[in-house]
Amino acid sequence: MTTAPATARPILEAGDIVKDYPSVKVLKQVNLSVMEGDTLAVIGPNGAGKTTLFKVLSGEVFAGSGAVIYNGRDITRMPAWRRVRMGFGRSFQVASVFLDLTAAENVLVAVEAYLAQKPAGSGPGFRCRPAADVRDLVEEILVEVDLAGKGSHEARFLSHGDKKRLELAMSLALRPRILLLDEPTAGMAPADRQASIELIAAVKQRHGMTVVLTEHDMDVVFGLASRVVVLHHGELIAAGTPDEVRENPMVREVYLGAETHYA
Ligand SMILES: Nc1ncnc2c1ncn2[C@@H]1O[C@H](COP(=O)(O)OP(=O)(O)OP(=O)(O)O)[C@@H](O)[C@H]1O
Repeated sequence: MTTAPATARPILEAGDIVKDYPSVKVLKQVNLSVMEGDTLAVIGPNGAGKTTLFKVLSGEVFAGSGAVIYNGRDITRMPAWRRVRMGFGRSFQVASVFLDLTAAENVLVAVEAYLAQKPAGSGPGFRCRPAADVRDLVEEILVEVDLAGKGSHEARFLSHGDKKRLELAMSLALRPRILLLDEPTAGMAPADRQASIELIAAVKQRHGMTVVLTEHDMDVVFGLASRVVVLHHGELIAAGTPDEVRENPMVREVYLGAETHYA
């Protein structure tokens, strides 16, 4: 687990976020601050509003009221695609990849999207590279997410875990400053989960990113997160270090279960 340095500042803030759907009040005045370099886990029972909060943060839906501030800039009404250009990466509960393309072609799409938006020689991450080198870059990214040798596999034939790795690869190709991962280990076998935790921790460390994730698996949460916030019925009921949240009586009562024990 890596913690934000003492000098860190908030990279992403949500202030008094309210989001209603016609029949349900999903988020009720949620306040959140993500420090640069942190790994923040958003946890809570099914239907607590975690995915909706993610959508508000990433710009897939807009809050009814409240503000989203990224790097000091108000992005509350900024669409998702512009947030991606500003440094947001996103993965979904169900891996979002192009099933008819190979793994390498999927990453290539993301690399080309990244290169297309950068003026020559500018921006963090990749330096401007000749087109011939793009293929090497795609391979580098596939190796980074443990998909070496699977570049020619059509995405539809990849295992669930490999599809999630591919989705992560596509996010990494966009060189995000902040990565939003919605249940990154959902549906994975235990061994795959552990590998996934290690992979996320490694890429975060290598690229110095900030990570925000939702997760039901507490081993993943406590293995990765430096900070945890707890949503319950759309309200933020606790925030702190994993240890603080683990010991919080209200959290134990309403979410983790009073009888829950952790190693
Ligand atoms: N597009 C929508 N239209 C109407 N209601 C919605 C919509 N999206 C989510 N909801 C409702 O909002 C509430 C919160 O859903 P959300 O998916 O954000 O919760 P969650 O904490 O991510 O749940 P889970 O852990 O099961 O993924 C639920 O009652 C859900 O049915």
